[in-house]
Amino acid sequence: MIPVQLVTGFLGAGKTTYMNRLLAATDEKICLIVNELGAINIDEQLIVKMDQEQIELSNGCICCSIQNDLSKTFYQLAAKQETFNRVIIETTGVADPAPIIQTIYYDEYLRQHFKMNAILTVVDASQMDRELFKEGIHQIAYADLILLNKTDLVSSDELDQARRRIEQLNPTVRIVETIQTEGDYELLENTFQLSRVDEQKLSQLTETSESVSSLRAITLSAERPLSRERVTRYVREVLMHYEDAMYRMKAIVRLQDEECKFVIQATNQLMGATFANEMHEGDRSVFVWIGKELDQDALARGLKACEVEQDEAYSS
Ligand SMILES: Nc1nc2c(ncn2[C@@H]2O[C@H](COP(=O)(O)OP(=O)(O)OP(=O)(O)O)[C@@H](O)[C@H]2O)c(=O)[nH]1
Repeated sequence: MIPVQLVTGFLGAGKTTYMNRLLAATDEKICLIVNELGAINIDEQLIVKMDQEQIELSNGCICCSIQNDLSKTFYQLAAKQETFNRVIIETTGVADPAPIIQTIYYDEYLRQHFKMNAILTVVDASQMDRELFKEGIHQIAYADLILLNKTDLVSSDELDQARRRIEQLNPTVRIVETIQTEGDYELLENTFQLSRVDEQKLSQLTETSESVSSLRAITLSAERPLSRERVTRYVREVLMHYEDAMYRMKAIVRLQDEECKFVIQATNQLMGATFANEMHEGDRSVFVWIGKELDQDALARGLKACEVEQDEAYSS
């Protein structure tokens, strides 16, 4: 399966700067899909240029008016998949990541060929008030990795504040501070490719509930070991209940009778789980839910119900 990565970020945050650096720094064969809003001209060809490396989708935003064209483009790429190591989609600054992710996940054929791997969001540190508004807030909430860019334009206090504001909204996201999106590319690439939960960061979180605009990030923890069956059901039920209003969830779980941590991730309705590193004495389960109008008490009750009671543990 070909990994697909999404590069989002508000207008002028530094997406193109990042893409240029990335393309210059790698030998990989990358198919880049660029979505430019440009001047809207419905008579113009939607796909204005297609060769092995770059496809431009214009005439609208791929997250809304031309989502269908994105899907068609993936069908075309699937036909010649062996030519690419990965696909990167650079969105318009106003794109909402959800419909773009869904283009792949909700299409059975595309799901067999492509795997949404990670979402990188470039954030302009000097424009945090603007970033935390509408699409900017969604892009931060969905991100696996954030380049906190334009740090040359802010004081160290403003930078700390920007980090805090991002973490309120997405407590587990990995943040890399950059000027002209320049950073440790090996680190960026590894994070970007693996799309894995930052276990250490996740396990150190304390229970909180933060609201930023209409979004809420809730962190819950459980000391007792959890039942795998109940946890899986709990996560599925929550995702089904909130549908598109649940943006992201990440959890690191201490399961009953398992030596390794169980890691669960979801984006909208789509959930994946895997075993990770060994558990240590005193490790707890930590869940982070990010979405709209979340009911903290109900989420906490659901988690509590996954705990294995002491008498159950002895009898098993
Ligand atoms: N001062 C400063 N300027 C930067 C930095 N990173 C990028 N820029 C400048 O910001 C402007 C916008 O950068 P782009 O990479 O085009 O941003 P973008 O997100 O692709 O912009 P859109 O395509 O309009 O959404 C350019 O003039 C960059 O040179 C930075 O760290 N500091």
